[in-house]
Amino acid sequence: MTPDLLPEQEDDPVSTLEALRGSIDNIDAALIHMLAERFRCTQAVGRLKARHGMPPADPNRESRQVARLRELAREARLDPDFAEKFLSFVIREVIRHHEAIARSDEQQAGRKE
Ligand SMILES: O=C(O)C(=O)C[C@]1(C(=O)O)C=C[C@@H](O)C=C1
Repeated sequence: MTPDLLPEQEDDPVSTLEALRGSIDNIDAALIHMLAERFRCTQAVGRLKARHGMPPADPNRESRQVARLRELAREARLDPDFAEKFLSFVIREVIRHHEAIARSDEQQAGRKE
């Protein structure tokens, strides 16, 4: 917890905890909505890639994303290793979705032949 969010002394720790948890709940909700939007975009990327025979993963793009996020994390005083692990976790799931879309497109193309 950052020192500025918690004064040295508080009169009512239970209320302080409740208030902090309220903010945590708002942040968690925002994270879910942002992740849902990100996955909506990556589903479209997955369909585009499958349609044009592009590979699901793009390691060069990932390297650039990791470098950018690590820098952003440092600026935001977030652990860059954690930021990288989080991005890699999300991207692994995206690649899984891309592969599933490509497989189902291939199956559909096979049925039409
Ligand atoms: O940008 C792409 O090519 C994507 O498929 C999206 C994305 C990502 O989730 O950001 C996922 C897989 C790629 O390896 C790189 C990036």
